[in-house]
Amino acid sequence: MTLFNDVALFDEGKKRFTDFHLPGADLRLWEQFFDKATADDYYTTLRDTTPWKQRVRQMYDRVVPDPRLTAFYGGANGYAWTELLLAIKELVEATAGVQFNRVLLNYYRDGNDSVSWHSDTLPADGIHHPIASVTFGDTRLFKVRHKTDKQVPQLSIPLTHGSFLLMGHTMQDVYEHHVPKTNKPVGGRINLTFRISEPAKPVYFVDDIAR
Ligand SMILES: O=C(O)CCC(=O)C(=O)O
Ligand SMILES: [Fe+2]
Repeated sequence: MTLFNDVALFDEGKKRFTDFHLPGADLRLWEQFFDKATADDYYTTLRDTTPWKQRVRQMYDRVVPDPRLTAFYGGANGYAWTELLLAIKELVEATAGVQFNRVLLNYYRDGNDSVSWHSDTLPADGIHHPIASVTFGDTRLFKVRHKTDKQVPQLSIPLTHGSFLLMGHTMQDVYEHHVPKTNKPVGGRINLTFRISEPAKPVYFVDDIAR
């Protein structure tokens, strides 16, 4: 398969580690956390077997579809965990040193799909926890900006096929992130964010009406 050759830009098979040393938050990246053959396989399986939906949000008097497809697993109202998602979860947990109980999947079908500036919602237990972000597919930029201190430079992190980005527990309080649209001819990209919440409580999405 000739998919996602960005990983060939650096040594095939070597995990590359970056600590971004952000003021006030922990942000660490492992590239090639999954080797290319495994990442190719996981991308195809997730793309073809996930019950993707395009959810919609109420914005004032308009109903706006999300510019990407999503699926949510675990907890009180997510889909039941699959073997593959549990296997990925175990691997990121071993590195993160914490246990996750939900995962949100995003499928960016092409460069027109995106997610706008936001920080991830406060979990139902009211406490922020680390979030593990895993990417399969074409590289897209993950932008990060400080919420209040404009002196902190904005980051633009290319999240490559098979990469694992770990956001520490203060990240959502202090920073926002976004995946912009691109005019470059990119293919699909799947991102998984493993999260922690109080399992008995459902997570309410503003877009739940699409489910
Ligand atoms: O696709 C990504 O890398 C980020 C997704 C994201 O920010 C989210 O689902 O909250
Ligand atoms: Fe997010």
